Parts: sequence; structure tokens; C-alpha cells
Amino acid sequence: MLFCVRAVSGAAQRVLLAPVCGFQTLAVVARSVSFSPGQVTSNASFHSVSSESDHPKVLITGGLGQLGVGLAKLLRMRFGKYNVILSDIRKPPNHVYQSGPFIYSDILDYKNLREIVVNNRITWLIHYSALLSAVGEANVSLARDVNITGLHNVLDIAVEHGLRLFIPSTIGAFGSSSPRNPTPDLCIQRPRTIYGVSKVHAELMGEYYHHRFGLDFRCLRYPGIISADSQPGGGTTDYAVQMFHDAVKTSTFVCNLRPDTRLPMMFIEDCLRATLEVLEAPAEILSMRTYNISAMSFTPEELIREIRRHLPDLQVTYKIDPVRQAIADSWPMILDDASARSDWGWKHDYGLPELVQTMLNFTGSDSRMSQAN
Ligand SMILES: NC(=O)C1=CN([C@@H]2O[C@H](COP(=O)(O)OP(=O)(O)OC[C@H]3O[C@@H](n4cnc5c(N)ncnc54)[C@H](O)[C@@H]3O)[C@@H](O)[C@H]2O)C=CC1
Ligand SMILES: CC(=O)[C@H](N)C(=O)O
Repeated sequence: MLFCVRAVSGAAQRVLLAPVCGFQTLAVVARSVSFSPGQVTSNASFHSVSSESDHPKVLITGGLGQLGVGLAKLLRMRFGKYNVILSDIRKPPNHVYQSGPFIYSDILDYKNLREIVVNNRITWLIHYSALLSAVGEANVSLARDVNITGLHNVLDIAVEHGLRLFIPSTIGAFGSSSPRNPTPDLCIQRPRTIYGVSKVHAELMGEYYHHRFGLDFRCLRYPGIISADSQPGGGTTDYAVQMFHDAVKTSTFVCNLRPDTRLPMMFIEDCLRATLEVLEAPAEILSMRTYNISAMSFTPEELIREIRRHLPDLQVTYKIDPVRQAIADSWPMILDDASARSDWGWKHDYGLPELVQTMLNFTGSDSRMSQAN
């Protein structure tokens, strides 16, 4: 059984904590029991005595959303199952709980987050917790707390403990006064959503901490991400994911964006690989700390046309959501990612035809399985 020891405040109180559920959950508060530094060291080093010891120890915040579980899977293949800890404030489904270490972490609880970083000797922090564009507009004060106050906690802990910190930004960090076709890495950024404002803040704070305190901050501006086995968390680009599921299940789809709304999009596999690549890139080749990455751009009508090549019966109607439409109209149509391509060799694998084929294979086989059950 694995334990690590936390000194809470002075020697009087010690807490024995199993670091993550994947190792077995056990918390014992031992008041007035003292442990020698040797015990602390041996318990802590016990974690690292394994063939996985040379790898980074990774913590993913907000890991139960659309992207975190897939990223954990990729990083565990690379660094070993026990070197990657997923965390969130939600209860993990069985398959996630059983697939590797998971721990509760609310990024608004600074001390708890710090304790997790210390007890598990985290070296890389991947900060995925956020409220996305549409849910952010529906709850501005919560979005401000999670996306800005939570970010400050993460930045401070990363600096204190010398972590490599990855924070994704988004096409939503641009606004209607940014050039939209294409949108370069460096241009005017005046978004009008709390999501966009908080992501510009994250980009600037991360870069400032890099220059001021030497924080190893890395950031990619993701396009809208399309995934088959995880649901999006309340964004403007979610329509595209939903279209695949509805096309396969009911052959009908109600689209909440206008047919000609062009947005940058990316298949999840490309997004997660890009994340790993920029995390592993030697610092010397990074001429910037925040990069656009791009794969394809399409409109709802172009996506429908491509899906109809496989599912000709798909019927689509439009019920425009004015909030999402206004957001989409202010976002880039095409992201210019030339710097990512030249600095660290970014290259996408999936264009629109490959995306549609792959998504229909996944969602089609899922739906056939659930019908058979
Ligand atoms: N999915 C996409 O299309 C894109 C995502 N991104 C960024 O990638 C990151 C991950 O995105 P998704 O997985 O799609 O987001 P999501 O909305 O699916 O998941 C976010 C997670 O954060 C968690 N969370 C909320 N409050 C929290 C708190 N106080 N403490 C800890 N966790 C908390 C939620 O429980 C949720 O599981 C986000 O930062 C997002 O801005 C950027 C561009 C595109
Ligand atoms: C592009 C994003 O950041 C996200 N999917 C959203 O639509 O809010």
C-alpha cells in the first residue's frame, strides 16, 4: 500500500494520505504523532522507485471533460499509468476510475491543489479546468472564479514548485476586431466573452510568469475539438460533435448556428498529439509560449455535405441560438499556425474527409452496440 506524508503546519500534525484512488483511497489523520524526515523521504521516494521513475509526474485538472480522459490515456501510454493523475470535482465513471489514478481536486482550493502537487511529486501540470464559451456566458461569475481565480492558483503553485505548466487557450481568445481569415498568432485580441477574456488573461499571465519567474509555461490555442467518445462541455463549436451523433442515431439534426458559419476545427487525436508534442519540445526551439494550431475549417453546410456522402438521408433544420451565433461570428474563420509548424514541427493528420469517416466509424459502431444491448 502506498502512503505519502503531508506536514500540515509544523510537526504536531501529520496526515497520511493515499495520493490517489488508483493506488487505494485511505486517509488517516494522525494528530500528535511524529515522523522522522527519513520516513517522509522513504515514503516519498517509494513512489519513484519504479521503471516509470524517469518520466514526468503529470497532474491533469478538469480531467473529466471532453479532452482530459483522452489526454490521460495518451500520456499514460507514454509515461506509465501511475505517472499521470486525472483530477476533477466530478465523480469519475467506472471505466475512468479503473483506468488509472484519479483524485478529487477543486482548483479553487489552493491548499488542496498544492498538497496534491507536493504529495505526488508532480512535475507537469496540465490545466484543463474551465467553463467554456456558452456556459461561461450563462454563468459569468462562476466562469470568472474558475477561469481566472483558479488560474491564479495554478500559476502560483506551478511557480512555487518549478512545474512545467500547459494551459490550453482557444480560438475564443480572439474577437471581432481580430483579423479572421486568417488569424495570426500575434494580433489584436479583444474578445467579448468571459471565456475569451479569461483565456487572454491566461496567455498573458503565463507569458509574464515565464519572463519574470522562469515558469516553463506552454500554451496552444485549440480550435473547436471533435471527439466521438467524450461529450463537449458547453461550447459554441459543440454543434459539430452533436451532428455526428444525431446523424447516426436519428438521421435528423437541429443546427444552432447559421449554415455559413465557418470555424476552425480539429479531431481530438490531433489536438492531444499536439499537446504532447509541445510539452516535450526542447525549450530552445520554442520562439513563443503561445501558439495557434490548426487542422481544418468548415461551415455546418460543408459538414452536412460531407456526412451525407456516407449518410444520404440526413435531414437538417436550423434553429439559431443568438448567443452562440454572436460568439461564432466574432471568432476566427481560419487560424494561421505557421509558427507551430516551423518551430516544433506541428502537422495535422485529419482533414474534413478523414474526420467524417473516423467519427462515423466510432459513433456508428457505438450506436450499433447500444442497439444490440
Ligand atoms: N473542447 C474544445 O473544443 C476546446 C477546449 N479548450 C480548452 O481545453 C480545456 C479542456 O476542455 P474540455 O475538456 O472541452 O472542457 P470541459 O468543459 O469538457 O471540461 C472542463 C472540466 O473542468 C471541470 N471543472 C469545472 N470547475 C472546476 C473546478 N472548480 N475545479 C476543478 N475542475 C473544474 C469540469 O468538471 C469539467 O470536467 C479547457 O481549458 C478549454 O478551454 C480550448 C479550445 C477548444
Ligand atoms: C473553441 C472552444 O474553445 C470551445 N469548444 C467553445 O466552443 O467554447
